[in-house]
Amino acid sequence: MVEPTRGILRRYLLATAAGGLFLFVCMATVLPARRTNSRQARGDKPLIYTADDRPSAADDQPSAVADRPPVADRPFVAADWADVVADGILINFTRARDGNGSFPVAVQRRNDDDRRSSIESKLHGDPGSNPASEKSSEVKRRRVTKLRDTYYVNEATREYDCAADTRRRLPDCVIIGFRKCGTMALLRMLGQHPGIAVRDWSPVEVNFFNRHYDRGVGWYRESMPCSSSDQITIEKSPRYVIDVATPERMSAVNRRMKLIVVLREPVARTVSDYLEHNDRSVAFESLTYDADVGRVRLTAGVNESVYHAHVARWLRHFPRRQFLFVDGDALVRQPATQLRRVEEFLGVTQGEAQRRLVYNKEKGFFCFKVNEAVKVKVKDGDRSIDQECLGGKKGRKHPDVAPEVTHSLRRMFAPHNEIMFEMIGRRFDWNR
Ligand SMILES: Nc1ncnc2c1ncn2[C@@H]1O[C@H](COP(=O)(O)OS(=O)(=O)O)[C@@H](OP(=O)(O)O)[C@H]1O
Repeated sequence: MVEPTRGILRRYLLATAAGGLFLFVCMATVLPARRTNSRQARGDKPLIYTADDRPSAADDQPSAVADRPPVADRPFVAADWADVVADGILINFTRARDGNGSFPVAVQRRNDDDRRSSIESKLHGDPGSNPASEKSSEVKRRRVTKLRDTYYVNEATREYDCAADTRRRLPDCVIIGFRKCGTMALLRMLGQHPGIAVRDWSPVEVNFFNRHYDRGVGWYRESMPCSSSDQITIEKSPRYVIDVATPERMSAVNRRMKLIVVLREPVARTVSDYLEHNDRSVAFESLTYDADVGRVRLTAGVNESVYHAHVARWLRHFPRRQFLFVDGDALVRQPATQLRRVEEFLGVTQGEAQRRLVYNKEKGFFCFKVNEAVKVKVKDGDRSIDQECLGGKKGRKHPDVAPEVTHSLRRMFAPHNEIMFEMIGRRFDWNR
């Protein structure tokens, strides 16, 4: 009884070991081949580099245009959304981007109530609402999904070749901060200048040095817009200014980088930050002010508005002449004056960035004239839209803040502002 059982067991073990070995050999040969083939089939490098999959020096070079399908064979990627106010109605229109730039492709009415369903339909796909076919809606769905995921960025850019004589280059200038001070408005305005290529499609902020540094400089370059050799490339990631590791990293990539810092009256920045980053279940006053002891609470939002503390770190890595400090409050009222200063700093022709600016009474801010007016349906028929404003999160109405809290915050910021003015050799009108 024992001998036959042993024999069966031995044969069973031998068969299992042989099967395992066979499977191992198959996996070891077939899987890598499949991975290589799928990449080769796409004719492309990986879309997103992980830490183990960094581009080699050769990969870091601009990609060859010849082995990619022509632009016309590839789908549009909805690259941005913008809001326009017309007859008091917020209208949302989508822009597409191709190798030659971006242009409006679809228009829809939108208000805050149907925003959620609009986003949902983009996420889950709703070909019926988009005349530009299922293919386009699939692309849009993918892109919107990526918006929810911080590992987004480059699918949109990598699907397009740069036009002839242009390629993606590392930025010459970065708008490093501060959040809620007008960084988006400035980027969009500079994008109107023919001598400047801006990274302005959603999600606008690349956050390379603070969040995606391990993806390598090749990835960063691929995140940039196509530019010609006589254009300056600019990106804006306003979290950079408060990130401790970024100045040294950026200086290692380009120690001649020009740095733009937009500043705004610090209490207004703190309120704007509160509107953006809080669910408002706690009032601004309780969050920032301890009424029992009569003291300002040093929340993250308050600390971010103590500008000099952050700028000082940068001055250890870059010379003062490489910085330009832009008055964000003046950018709202008289953008042309601020834009001329920026153009001079960048060494591009002056007066171009303001060309399409037009004041929009309904929005209460400057907006951009579009090349071709877009027809949209509103309550009383068709309406032609010829302006593009920044989205609804830019230029929000601020709540009335209790005067004693505003006063305490101003008093707390005042000496810090003085340090800042001395540091940058320029004063701002913040003591109104
Ligand atoms: N033309 C124009 N249109 C709309 N908004 C404008 C414009 N120019 C400057 N601003 C001001 O920009 C503020 C938002 O700043 P940011 O773009 O830096 O915000 S963010 O950090 O990128 O979220 C935003 O702040 P809030 O007013 O608090 O919403 C605006 O005051």
